[in-house]
Amino acid sequence: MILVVDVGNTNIVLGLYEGNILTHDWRLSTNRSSTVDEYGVLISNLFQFAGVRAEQIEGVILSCVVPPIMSVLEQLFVKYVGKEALVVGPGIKTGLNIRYENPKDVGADRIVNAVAGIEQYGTPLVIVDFGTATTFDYIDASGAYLGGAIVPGIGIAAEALYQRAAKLPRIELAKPKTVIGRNTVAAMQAGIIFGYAGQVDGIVRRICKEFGVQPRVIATGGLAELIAGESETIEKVDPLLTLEGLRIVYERNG
Ligand SMILES: Nc1ncnc2c1ncn2[C@@H]1O[C@H](COP(=O)(O)OP(=O)(O)O)[C@@H](O)[C@H]1O
Ligand SMILES: CC(C)(COP(=O)(O)O)[C@@H](O)C(=O)NCCC(=O)O
Ligand SMILES: [K+]
Repeated sequence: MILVVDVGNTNIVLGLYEGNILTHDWRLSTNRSSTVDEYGVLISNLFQFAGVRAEQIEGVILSCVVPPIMSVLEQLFVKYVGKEALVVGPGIKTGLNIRYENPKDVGADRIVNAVAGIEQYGTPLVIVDFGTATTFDYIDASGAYLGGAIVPGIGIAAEALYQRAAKLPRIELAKPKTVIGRNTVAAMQAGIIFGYAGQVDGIVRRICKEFGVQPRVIATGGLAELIAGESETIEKVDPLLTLEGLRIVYERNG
């Protein structure tokens, strides 16, 4: 059994794989001030609740886009799982041909998404990950990772309106009935939800035009489901893409 862990700016997602079957998955808040032992108590409880003993875990793989908590997490797995985590980054085999100017600059989450996406959906491929930031990744027909686009995430956008405009409230991120909002909350929801769906379609269509391709378009991330229904270009939501990518990269380094 292996433990896969993706650390985003908002959530830490953990999964246990038995072979290529995901048997458990959990989501914790990413808390920059939590200690090794605070995270340790959380994961020990999760394992206990699932009837899993730390000794059953043969290996751990970690992708992390929050450098300040990297060392806490590395210590966490040594202390509470008894295993040194394989960290997705320079020096590990991903099998991905990364054409970013500096390959080490690409977020580890984007790399593992691309690895899983290529395996499961083929190429050419666009992956949209709705996390703290929304990322677009383009993988060409040859399987090369060419780069993509990064935009403020949906939560960040909604929060910015609330923080910076005195009369705008904090809203629930939910789909309104119509694009014409007749109250403040409905107007903000229309702008954010339909605006993001349009943004996705706009970026995807631009990729298609610039490269002369008809890629598959797969979405993942905490808020993917909300936007996918309104987008004309997202063909599928795959909430497990990042965890699958971690499992595949782990195997490639076995
Ligand atoms: N299962 C879920 N259902 C609904 N919203 C979620 C879920 N998971 C995460 N979110 C929300 O989606 C946003 C991004 O989450 P996530 O994809 O985990 O981001 P990150 O990878 O940056 O940590 C957050 O605002 C979070 O509250
Ligand atoms: C773009 C991101 C902030 C997305 O992270 P997330 O929203 O999942 O927390 C992360 O992938 C990152 O920090 N990337 C490094 C910059 C880059 O990929 O070019
Ligand atoms: K992510």
